[in-house]
Amino acid sequence: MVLGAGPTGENVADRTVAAGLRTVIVEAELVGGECSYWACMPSKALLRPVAALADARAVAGSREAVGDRRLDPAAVLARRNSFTSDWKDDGQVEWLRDTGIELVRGHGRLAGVRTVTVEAEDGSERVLTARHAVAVCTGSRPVLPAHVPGLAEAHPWTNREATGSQTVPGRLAVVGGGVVGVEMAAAWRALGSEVVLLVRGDGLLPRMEPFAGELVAEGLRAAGVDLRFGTEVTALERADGSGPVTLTLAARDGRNGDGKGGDGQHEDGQGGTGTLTVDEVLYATGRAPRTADIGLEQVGLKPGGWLEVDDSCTVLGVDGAEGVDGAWLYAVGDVNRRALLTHQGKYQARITGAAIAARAEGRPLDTSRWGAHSASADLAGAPQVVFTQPEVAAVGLTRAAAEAAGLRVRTVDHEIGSVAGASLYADDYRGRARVVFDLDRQVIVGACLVGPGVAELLHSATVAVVGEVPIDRLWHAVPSYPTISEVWLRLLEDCRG
Ligand SMILES: Cc1cc2nc3c(=O)[nH]c(=O)nc-3n(C[C@H](O)[C@H](O)[C@H](O)COP(=O)(O)OP(=O)(O)OC[C@H]3O[C@@H](n4cnc5c(N)ncnc54)[C@H](O)[C@@H]3O)c2cc1C
Ligand SMILES: NC(=O)c1ccc[n+]([C@@H]2O[C@H](COP(=O)([O-])OP(=O)(O)OC[C@H]3O[C@@H](n4cnc5c(N)ncnc54)[C@H](O)[C@@H]3O)[C@@H](O)[C@H]2O)c1
Repeated sequence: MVLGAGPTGENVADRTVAAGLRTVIVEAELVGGECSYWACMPSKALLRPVAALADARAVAGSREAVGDRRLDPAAVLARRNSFTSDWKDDGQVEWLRDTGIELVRGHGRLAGVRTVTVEAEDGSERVLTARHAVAVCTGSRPVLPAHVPGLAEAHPWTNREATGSQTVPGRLAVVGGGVVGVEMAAAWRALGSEVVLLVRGDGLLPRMEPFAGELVAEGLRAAGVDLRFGTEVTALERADGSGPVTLTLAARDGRNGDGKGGDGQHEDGQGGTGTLTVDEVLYATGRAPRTADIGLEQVGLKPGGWLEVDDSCTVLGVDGAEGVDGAWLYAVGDVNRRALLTHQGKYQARITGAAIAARAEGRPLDTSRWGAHSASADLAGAPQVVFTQPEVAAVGLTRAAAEAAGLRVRTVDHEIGSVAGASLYADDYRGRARVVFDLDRQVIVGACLVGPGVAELLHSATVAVVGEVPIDRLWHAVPSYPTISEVWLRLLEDCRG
């Protein structure tokens, strides 16, 4: 039985059905989850036209053809709507049916060992008992900071409004410099909003190599985003609940914002202090697990927290799951916090599906590193693309993470613009690549590429990291001429040193 029909839950169900197990999936909202309707798909549908226009502007010839034209917001929003099927899940329900997965609509809660109660919208209840396993795939929800006066009354945007709005706000403040913050600042700026990005720290994308955040900040500023570091929102006021909202800003830790005055168009204060009046404010300040109301207390776990799992996504510390044979509860995808990414959730789903099938057949699990029942790549080689201009594509460890893990590493950096493929891709191509090289094992443990068009290069880096391909063998993996991938040659030359 699967609780939650996001991308992760769908894939667990797909795998267990493929293994011949009867599978029921319980969904409280839309089949397809956050990813299909309020996250990956609509956000990338908003961002793809931004990239297409930037690419056209990047080379002489098409640059003149495009001139200073802007995106057509109505056309972009209509295309986005089509990617969400206008927030209807008929297509995905049909896929469930064709795949042989039973759908039960309603809010599911654990009620004991292998048992789930489903409360339908009309209040009626149904009790389902699984023969083998229950997989919790309930995902995550946005987190808003506590104790900020006026925040709730200001009706801030979360990822749902930021990816689903049918209108373009004239002025938008974005709070948070993580992935959602930078992507949505880029999208709405390109659609015509005046955007102020308010970041309490010193840089963007703090979990990535520092140059990634620096180049994305440069790109956002070039696009006209007003970027303010060291800035906190201490209060909000939206007088009539729907008009403009005024934010009170303060410099964090005594800093004076980013030391830069605003453009004066909608700023009433200086740098990162004073007040700011906008039409909408998006909070992109992280995620929390959806576990507050799923009956965790019925199986000896604490409600509201991230679910702690082993590498096969089996939940630890569950009542009635003692010993290898007793394992029955799994937590897969965002809810286990291993890697809050759709592709990693789907990967965990494939691993978990195989583990459920093996246990159902009485076969032992292979939980060794890179074994069939170990989601090893979550920790060693999870790739991620940030779809800004420039794009960021990263996999594995940053230098800081590798050093913190005690590895003896050398980092090798290269300006991507110096390879022929990059100069053909864009005039004055600007971008940087880094690999983190493990000196003891002679393998690459991390890579970060920043620049136009690097997203599609990422899988080569993922294969190198996950495959733990020795550097002397990678030397024989020849990138085509003239592609941006030739940056690999420069990086490998330096690693081999
Ligand atoms: C704006 C934004 C953009 C993103 N872009 C990307 C991207 O480009 N690439 C990427 O890899 N990741 C991206 N992510 C992350 C990605 O959306 C998540 O990692 C992914 O959705 C996790 O999938 P999931 O199945 O674990 O959870 P979810 O997609 O959250 O699905 C969980 C499902 O469980 C259901 N549910 C919850 N509780 C219950 C219950 N008690 N009973 C029944 N059903 C329940 C929910 O209704 C939901 O349908 C983005 C996230 C955001 C916010
Ligand atoms: N393209 C992609 O792969 C993609 C796109 C969007 C989201 N995602 C995933 O979704 C997850 C959520 O993204 P996110 O950007 O919401 O979270 P995040 O954790 O990546 O970033 C949140 C940021 O908000 C800041 N913050 C937290 N509290 C704050 C406060 N009170 N005031 C100001 N700033 C505050 C944090 O310091 C952090 O930098 C991420 O883990 C990401 O992997 C992926």
